[in-house]
Amino acid sequence: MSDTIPYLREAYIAQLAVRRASLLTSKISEEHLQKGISKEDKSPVTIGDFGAQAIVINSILKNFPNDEVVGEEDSTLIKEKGIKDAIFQHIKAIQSKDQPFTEQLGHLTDGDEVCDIIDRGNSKGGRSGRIWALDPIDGTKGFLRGDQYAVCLALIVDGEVKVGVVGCPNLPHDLAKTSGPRGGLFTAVKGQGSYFQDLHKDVIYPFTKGERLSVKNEFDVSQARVVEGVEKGHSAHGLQGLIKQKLGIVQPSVNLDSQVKYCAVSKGDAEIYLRLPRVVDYQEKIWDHAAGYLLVNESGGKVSDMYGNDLDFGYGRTLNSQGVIAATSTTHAKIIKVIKSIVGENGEKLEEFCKK
Ligand SMILES: Nc1ncnc2c1ncn2[C@@H]1O[C@H](COP(=O)(O)OS(=O)(=O)O)[C@@H](OP(=O)(O)O)[C@H]1O
Ligand SMILES: [Mg+2]
Ligand SMILES: [Mg+2]
Ligand SMILES: [Mg+2]
Repeated sequence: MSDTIPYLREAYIAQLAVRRASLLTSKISEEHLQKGISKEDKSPVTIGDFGAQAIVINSILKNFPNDEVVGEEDSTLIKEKGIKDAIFQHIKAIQSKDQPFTEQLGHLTDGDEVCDIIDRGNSKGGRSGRIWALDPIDGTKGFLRGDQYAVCLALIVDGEVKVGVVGCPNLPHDLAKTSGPRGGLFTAVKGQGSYFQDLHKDVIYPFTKGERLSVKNEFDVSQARVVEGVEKGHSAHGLQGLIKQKLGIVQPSVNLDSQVKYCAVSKGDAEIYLRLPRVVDYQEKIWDHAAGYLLVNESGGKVSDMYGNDLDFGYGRTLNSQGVIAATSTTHAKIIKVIKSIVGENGEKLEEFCKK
């Protein structure tokens, strides 16, 4: 019966790879080794981001050698800073800890191989073929603070997201109980639903035996729980505040880094995720959204740009749209209506509001 589930093998390998990469990032975090290096665009990257990208791409290409990968990182800074061997030592430690999966995921043997495999994430993306989108650490700023971050992987086939897997090492199982167990592995396959399992337990096969997720549609928009980002530079908190006010939302938002915001909506811990652009011409990266987009859609929610249009994952390494709204299907249309009432039907007044 499980043989009839589409993309079953892809989902399983993606889960194992994300879990292995999460082991690496957790260990780096537990040992307080996460130091940021500044990229050309001034955003941070760490040995955790590089190590996780190497592990995931190596696992994917061992199993699906003809596929392409759009990965966030490349090896330029590793070579400049002379840190390839340090990264390899971290990977080696995780490979021996995760030894039972070596046959399925393969292993890396030295620092040069680490650099080469990281650079296989250089696909331009696009509308045809099988392309994986990988964010080895989404929410690097959260990772550096010891807060939320996620390892995010999606398979896009002919421009459509088919598989999404998100590993969230620090996410409480219940967002309302921060002292409870932490660590989630979220999996969605197009047409098959989305599922949760404990990141610290063995990967469940097939993924459909995990806990099935669904959004909570019974909440009235004024009672909705909203998640927003943490960094003031990544989304327009002032404009988001105005939208919440117009929707009559009274509860304060929960601020979370990374795609754990999508995870929270997909499992019914929140009803709305607002991400309005802070810079009017910012192009969102596909690896920041592909997996989370499928999770929320497969949980019965809706994800769109700020004007209600579907997101286009076949455009290239970026989306070609502005903002992202993820919400339960009952609240989504109301949010879009309010956004248009503020910034204009086609965003005529957006520039004025996104700076607020
Ligand atoms: N100006 C601007 N606008 C929108 N998004 C941006 C911007 N600059 C960076 N980024 C991307 O934001 C990614 C992190 O998103 P978060 O949801 O974690 O942001 S937040 O800190 O929670 O607000 C972050 O992903 P990571 O680099 O993987 O952490 C970036 O790709
Ligand atoms: Mg980054
Ligand atoms: Mg990211
Ligand atoms: Mg990242």
